[in-house]
Amino acid sequence: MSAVTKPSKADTFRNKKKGFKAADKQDPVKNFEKWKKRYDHTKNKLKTARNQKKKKPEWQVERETISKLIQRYSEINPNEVLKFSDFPLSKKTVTGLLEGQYRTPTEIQKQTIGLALQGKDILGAAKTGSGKTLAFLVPILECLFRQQWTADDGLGALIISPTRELAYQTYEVLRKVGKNHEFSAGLIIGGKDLKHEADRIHRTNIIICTPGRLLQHMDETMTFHSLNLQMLVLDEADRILDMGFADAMNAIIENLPKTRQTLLFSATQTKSVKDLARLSLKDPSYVWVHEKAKFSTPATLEQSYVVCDLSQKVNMLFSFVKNHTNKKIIVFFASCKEVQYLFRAFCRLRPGISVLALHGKQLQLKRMEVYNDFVRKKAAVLFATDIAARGLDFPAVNWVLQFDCPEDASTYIHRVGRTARYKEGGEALLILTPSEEQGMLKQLEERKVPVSNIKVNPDKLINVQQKLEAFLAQEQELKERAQRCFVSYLRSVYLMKNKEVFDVFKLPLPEYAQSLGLAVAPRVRFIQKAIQQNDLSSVNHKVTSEASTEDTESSTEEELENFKAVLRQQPLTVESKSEDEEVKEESHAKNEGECSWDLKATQTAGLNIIGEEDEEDDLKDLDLLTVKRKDVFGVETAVEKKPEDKATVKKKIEKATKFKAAKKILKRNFKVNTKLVFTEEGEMVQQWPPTQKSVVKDDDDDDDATPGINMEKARERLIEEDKFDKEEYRRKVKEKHREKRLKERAAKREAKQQQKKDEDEEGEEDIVYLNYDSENEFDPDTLPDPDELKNSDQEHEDNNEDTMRSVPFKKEACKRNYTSDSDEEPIPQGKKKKNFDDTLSKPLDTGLSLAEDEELALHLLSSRT
Ligand SMILES: Nc1ncnc2c1ncn2[C@@H]1O[C@H](COP(=O)(O)OP(=O)(O)OP(=O)(O)O)[C@@H](O)[C@H]1O
Repeated sequence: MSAVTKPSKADTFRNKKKGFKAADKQDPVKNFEKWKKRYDHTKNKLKTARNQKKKKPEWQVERETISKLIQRYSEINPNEVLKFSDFPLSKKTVTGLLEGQYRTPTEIQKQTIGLALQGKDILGAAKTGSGKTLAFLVPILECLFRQQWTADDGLGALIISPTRELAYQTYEVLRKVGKNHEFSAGLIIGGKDLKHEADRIHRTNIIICTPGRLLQHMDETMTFHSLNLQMLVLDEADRILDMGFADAMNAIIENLPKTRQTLLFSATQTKSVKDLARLSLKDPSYVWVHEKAKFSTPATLEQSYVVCDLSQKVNMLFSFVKNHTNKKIIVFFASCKEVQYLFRAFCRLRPGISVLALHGKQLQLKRMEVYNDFVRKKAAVLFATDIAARGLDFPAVNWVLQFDCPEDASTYIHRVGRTARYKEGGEALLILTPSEEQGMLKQLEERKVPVSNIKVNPDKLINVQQKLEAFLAQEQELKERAQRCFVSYLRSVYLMKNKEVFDVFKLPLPEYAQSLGLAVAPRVRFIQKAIQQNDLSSVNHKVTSEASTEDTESSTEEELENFKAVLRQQPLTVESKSEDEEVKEESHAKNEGECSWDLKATQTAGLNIIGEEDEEDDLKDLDLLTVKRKDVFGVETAVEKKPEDKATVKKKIEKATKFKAAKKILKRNFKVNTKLVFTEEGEMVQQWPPTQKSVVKDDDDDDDATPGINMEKARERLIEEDKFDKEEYRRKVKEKHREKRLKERAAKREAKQQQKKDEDEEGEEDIVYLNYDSENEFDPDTLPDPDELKNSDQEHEDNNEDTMRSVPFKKEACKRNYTSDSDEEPIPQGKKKKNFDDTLSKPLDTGLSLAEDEELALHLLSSRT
């Protein structure tokens, strides 16, 4: 038997307590009541704290938040950042990013956002499609947020893009991620109404622009200033800083304050110290994300090249397109005129897929239409110049085909970068002519671009030459386009710097012309002249020594001298001058170079081969041509370097040739045939030899007095004739210019009207408040007073416990405030909610979660039963 011990008092108490506890646990009502008490207590405490906090003015709360964020800047460690919210970013930015489906930052974003928040100047480089846009947009939003920027502060950040399309795309991304901020943003690109922009630009906080248009505003818009500028961003910096934009950029930079933060981004970053000095960067941080990567193009991109004769390129393109009718393809060409002709030709050839064209000679509206069209389409082929090479983020492009060899490896990298973007796959094919192969492959290898060679079965190529010939025979306009395309391509090759790759003299011109459907290769003046000048420079020395002898016998030499004399009166130079800033913006000037036809030949043949604009350019060419890339063939001779020598040679040759010609005529008693025609009025007119048109008096008496030719007089007369001809010629050119201008103006007027109409329809604006609903039209007169805006925001927030929840509400409120055509007074959200509460019988608010509500309901039901 075991002895039973009596429990002590302490044990009894302990057991009782345990029993109670167990009983408590079993009694859900008591348990709940206890919990509810504790919950209410905490809730009240929080509410009081929040109310106390809310009593502070909004600016103070914001300032406190900002200072907290700034304190965290120094602790940013890019390697620890996994989500955007790991950065010390404002709630507005984080929400915008999340709403735009941007959760995790890419490598370039991780590496640069922190540095930019710390106020550093940055040179950022990363492969194409790696997310550089957000890497500068996020710091811009934060920079202005940090400084509580308002409309009155004017321009705070400036983003410069090389093309209008890229500027537009960046603007769209900014609108998406910055929609919770109150800043205004503007798209300032050419092709739109300057006045319309000028009226709004001074109230714009973030401007996204192309260099030419910005400079125009700097020059012409009185109200525009950039004194407060905090941040300057050059997107595709290497392109913006290169030759094509040099002048515009220098002028812009001169106008900007030096105490700004500068960010430069590109997939192929500039390292030129000179460029960076121009920007006065302060101890910039170099962020080269993929510097050590094996290749400089995306890993998901498959790249290949094919060697193809120039005469087979069109067939190759057609065959390729025909075989990829369910894909999205971008084809890059060297010049606008190639795009224009081949686009039309392909439309007529009907390859079984939508064909679109994008180039710098299109009107702005058309460009945007094509851009948006291609974005939307699932399968299409876009023929484009290099205006589409940089930065454009067309979704799901399967193929990039480079019909013409790119200028250099950088251009190649940007072109192929239009596919295989942000983790997607893509393919790229480069077509090289045999003369381009070696030089280009060498460059690509140096830049770590992996391309593999593929061979094409020539039997599989679809020959479209005959069809093209038939089209050209039917349609004069298309034929003219083909001719322009021919010349324009040759010019683009001719103007390329790298002669190892681009040698216009190696090209099989007749075959190339035929491949475009042209029966005869058009004469290309600049090539002829270059050849002649090359020859000239080699014989120049000889000529100088022999020209003084009057009795030069050789007739070929005579011709040569004669030509040289003529040539020196019209110095041969070539200009790749773009029509205006717009074209400069859009593409490399060399690519946009105009045709230089043998105008004399076409005019005498009575053909109007060249279109108005080209004709004008060519007329310009005839008169004064300036070199863009000087001494392309090393043909600038010593003659040009020594003006005295040149003058002496010129005189001597003129003397020699004219004297000789005159002597011959006198000796042989040579009589020139005359051609007489009759006008409708029956008047007889001598057509040949041309009669003297100038007003110089032909003093026959004197001539009679002195036997032979009075050379001095004849020379004078010729000079006067020449002047007259030039005058006449200029008049004609001017007339043509005037006609063209009138046409352009009419077209612009029409475009403006159309634009206005479109804008009215779409309610789309270039300058908008980021948090403003884009569907409502922006009326500048309804711009809110920033203070009012703040007050209303505060009011809204007072009625909202959760700041995150206040975002869509704020948007709504803004919408109401900004809508000018609304007759109703804007109703503050809080009041509206109250009324709503009063009028509706709503379920009892226990302040509990759904599960707890259910538990409570069950308990009540069970107690009732
Ligand atoms: N953090 C992110 N999360 C998801 N998608 C992203 C992110 N960042 C960028 N993207 C997407 O990646 C694509 C490429 O981005 P972006 O145009 O900024 O590239 P990029 O580096 O500027 O290219 P390029 O050198 O060609 O200009 C875009 O479609 C963009 O929406």
